[in-house]
Amino acid sequence: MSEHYFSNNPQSKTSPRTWMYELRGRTFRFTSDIGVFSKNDIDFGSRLLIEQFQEPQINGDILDIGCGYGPIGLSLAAEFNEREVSMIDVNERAVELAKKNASANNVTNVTIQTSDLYSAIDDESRFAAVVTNPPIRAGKKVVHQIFEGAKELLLPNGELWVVIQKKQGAPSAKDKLDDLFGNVEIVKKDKGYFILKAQSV
Ligand SMILES: C[S@@+](CC[C@H](N)C(=O)[O-])C[C@H]1O[C@@H](n2cnc3c(N)ncnc32)[C@H](O)[C@@H]1O
Repeated sequence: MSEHYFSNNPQSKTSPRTWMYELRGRTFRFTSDIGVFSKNDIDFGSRLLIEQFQEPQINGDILDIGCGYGPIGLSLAAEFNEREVSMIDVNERAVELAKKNASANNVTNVTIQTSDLYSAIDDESRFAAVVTNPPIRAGKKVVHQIFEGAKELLLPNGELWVVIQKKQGAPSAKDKLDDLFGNVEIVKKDKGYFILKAQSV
């Protein structure tokens, strides 16, 4: 049976690959593997989101939902090291890799957990920013649940940052965010990828 990268517990054999990559002026060492999104290199969309992200104006923590092996959450945690960064993913192998990548890069201001949507996040937790390269292959319903849950978890004036390709539904994602938040900004378009930002009021 073919396996999707969002499987909860990928049983496929392992073939880890490690590479170095510069993000926001720091060099990271990342390991990814079979059964995890982007097993050979950093995804172009994730890189664009990392490069475009601006530090929130308000105090508070950051949440990376669908963290995979960790490039978004870990690179933001390394730069904004006075904030805590929560990183969650339904894929256990991805979560284990993200933990190893945190150690390999000496990033300690992170909490990395297995989580279906936001199930591992305390009801009382609130964030200054939620960032995501959402799991398009998991379906529109899951992507919309990620947007809806983010709105509930953001502090007033907190921001949801999303990267999504035009051909994978950026215009409809933009409409959904506008409906939910009453605002949405296209921060950047590059090679068919959109960086969208919506602010909680
Ligand atoms: C497009 S990938 C991005 C991965 C990583 N952030 C990156 O930049 O390489 C989306 C991620 O969402 C995760 N995912 C899928 N369904 C999920 C769910 N229900 N709850 C949490 N994460 C989920 C997948 O396992 C995958 O790692």
